[in-house]
Amino acid sequence: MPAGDSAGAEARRQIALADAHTAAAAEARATAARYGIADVTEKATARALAPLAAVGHHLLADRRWPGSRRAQVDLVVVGPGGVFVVDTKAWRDVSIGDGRIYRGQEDATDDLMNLADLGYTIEGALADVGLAPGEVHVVAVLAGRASVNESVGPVRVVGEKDVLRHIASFGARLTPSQVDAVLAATLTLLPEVNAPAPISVTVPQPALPRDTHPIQDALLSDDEVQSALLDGMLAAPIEEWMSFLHPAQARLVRRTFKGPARIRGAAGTGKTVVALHRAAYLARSRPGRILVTTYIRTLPDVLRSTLERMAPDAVDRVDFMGVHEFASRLLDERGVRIRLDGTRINEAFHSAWRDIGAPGVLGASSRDSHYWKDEIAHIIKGRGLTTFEEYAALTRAGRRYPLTVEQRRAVWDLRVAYDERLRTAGVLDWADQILLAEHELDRKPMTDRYTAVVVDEAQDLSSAMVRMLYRLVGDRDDAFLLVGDGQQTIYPGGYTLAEIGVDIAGRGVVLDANYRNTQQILDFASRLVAGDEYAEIDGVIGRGERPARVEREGPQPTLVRCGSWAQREKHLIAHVQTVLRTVGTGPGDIGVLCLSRHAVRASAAALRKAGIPVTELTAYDGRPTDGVKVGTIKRAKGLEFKQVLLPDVRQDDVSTTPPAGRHRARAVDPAAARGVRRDDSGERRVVGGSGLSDGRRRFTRSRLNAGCDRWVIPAAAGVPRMRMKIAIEARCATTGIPVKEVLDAAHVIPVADCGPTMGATASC
Ligand SMILES: Nc1ncnc2c1ncn2[C@@H]1O[C@H](COP(=O)(O)OP(=O)(O)OP(=O)(O)O)[C@@H](O)[C@H]1O
Repeated sequence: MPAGDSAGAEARRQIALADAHTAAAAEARATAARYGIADVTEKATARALAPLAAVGHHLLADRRWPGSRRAQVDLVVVGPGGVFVVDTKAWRDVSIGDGRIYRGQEDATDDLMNLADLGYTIEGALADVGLAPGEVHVVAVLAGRASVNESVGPVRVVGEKDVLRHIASFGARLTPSQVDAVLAATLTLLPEVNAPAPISVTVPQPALPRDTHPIQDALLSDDEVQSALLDGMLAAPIEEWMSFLHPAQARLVRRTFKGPARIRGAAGTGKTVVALHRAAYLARSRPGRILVTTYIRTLPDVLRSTLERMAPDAVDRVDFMGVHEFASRLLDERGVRIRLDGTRINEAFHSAWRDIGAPGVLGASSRDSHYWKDEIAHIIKGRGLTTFEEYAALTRAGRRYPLTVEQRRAVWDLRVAYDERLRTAGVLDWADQILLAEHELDRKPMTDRYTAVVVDEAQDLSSAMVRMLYRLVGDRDDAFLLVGDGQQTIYPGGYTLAEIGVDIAGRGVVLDANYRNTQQILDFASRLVAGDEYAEIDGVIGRGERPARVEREGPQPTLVRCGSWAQREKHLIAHVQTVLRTVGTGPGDIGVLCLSRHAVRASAAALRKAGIPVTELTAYDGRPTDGVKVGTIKRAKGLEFKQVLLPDVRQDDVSTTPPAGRHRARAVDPAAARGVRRDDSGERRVVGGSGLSDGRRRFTRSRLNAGCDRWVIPAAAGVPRMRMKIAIEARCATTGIPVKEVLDAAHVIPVADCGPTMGATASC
């Protein structure tokens, strides 16, 4: 090769090399410039958030993105407000609409969704220490911007000037020790990036050139900082369980169920807590709406108020309504007009009972008309039975009173007569309403309305109700969750899930730690339900399940015996007044829970007369109230109190040993224990009252048949047995009830046997 050729080739090679170096240098400069900008904007965000350190937050900068060797997280804030994954975006021309974010014409939503995935991963890992899923927040900060506060899916997008107020506004949701636990777990999960990040690290793109978009006046004034922190400090306090759970609960909230699922457990084991967290979790992590429903009409309002405080970001995507309200709305939407009129429904039943039921075998049985009304509502219509043959062949699990074929025939005749009378009156009853709604869903499915249905207190629902709700979502993943406790069944339906085609095999979870009660309260409450059998919705017959773990100890319940209503009222008022003098207990923290409506009226009147404000549970919607809450035990389902007074329990219900040879009546529901939650001093209180009200009941067959296995005759304390026997005989003569039936059926407990005075006050 000639020398000239060789020199020319070398020159071209050198030029090419120089070009390559120039290009590489330009690229490196551009990258460095972008990184430099990111550094500046991230530092500005960190500076904006620095004041949070004064209120117990920890700022963790430059952490490694879990599962990635190169990517890093700008900033993680861990503090009383929860965990915040903060990423700063130096983006221009940002617009947000319809849940998407744009930079100019470009849709940048996916970029934020990567961040959301990171939040989801962190949420899962921190559930292992008990952090509730809703306490991990993903925040994208727009550098140099103010007055931005929008949602893009699960990511909150705020301006640099807004981020401090946003994070501070969460207030104190975690205690200092919970913050420590979460901080330790976060430090392990997201290790520090020691070396300066390599130049090729993921950076916000495209970066704003430093000179074209200077960040000016990004920091807040002292007043603005103080006001943001103060707002946070004034944020309404929340219950501990709203943000921090037992790790098993937190994991359960996030668990994936490949079909319908069931959570069960005794009272106070946190079922409703898990159900609410689950509803919030599903609302945050899935598109569409969530339905939370239950049988008790007033409970959904209470649950909604609770979720408003617990998860204000998610509550708008959750519908709370009772099953009947759901059915009613559905029928309205479909143009199906029905008339439900409580008075006419009752009249129709009583007329049918008078003409068909009472004169026959049902009237002669030891069950009263209420039992047969329930039989029709829960067993026959509750299951949607349309022929006598179906009813004749039915297993009536949980109904306690076996029926002969003759009695079943009589029940069926009663049902037919009742339906005829309903038709004549132009009304339907509540069970018909559910059957109609179910029929509507069969005719025209509504599977896109709800992403998931969560049923609390599921044991109260009839099989038609469960079927109706199940039709809304079917077997989709995470879509149908029944939460309940067979032991608390108060509206027995006598059916199993298997029967109605809801398969929860492998997806049943049992909660067995009681968080609500002290050991002493639980022991006391267990005496009330000892020996009770109850039918589980999944077909198991249960008996007095005790939680495996009870978290707290407290004082023993005390019982006060009262010889009369007047005495009972005196104790009731004195006790409420004493409790109200306790620091931290207001009237709304006290529940006076009764077996009978009569006792509700009497207790409320007595309290009002003593100048104590009262809120009747029938009018309570879950919002804080200044009145002592008074209502039936049934109505107290799902509610909690610092102090519970039970003014009309009977002597037998609180004796240490159940009466031999008899099943204890379900006079007092385990709900009595459910209602009592810890107060600040750790004290819990249950107050019981006299059984004398029973002694004042009129001695009629309907009373006798009321399903009680005890009967207290209307005799004063200390009346000689012979006098009582004469009284019984005389009464039997006028009512036509055989004396033997009364005595043999163990319906009579002479007052004298119960001691000269009866009744109780207990404080736990
Ligand atoms: N992880 C927890 N930490 C602290 N307290 C808790 C926790 N979980 C539940 N609790 C407390 O226990 C109470 C009872 O919880 P919850 O109402 O969910 O129980 P439940 O099983 O639904 O009871 P019930 O069957 O009576 O309705 C809660 O109100 C709360 O005070």
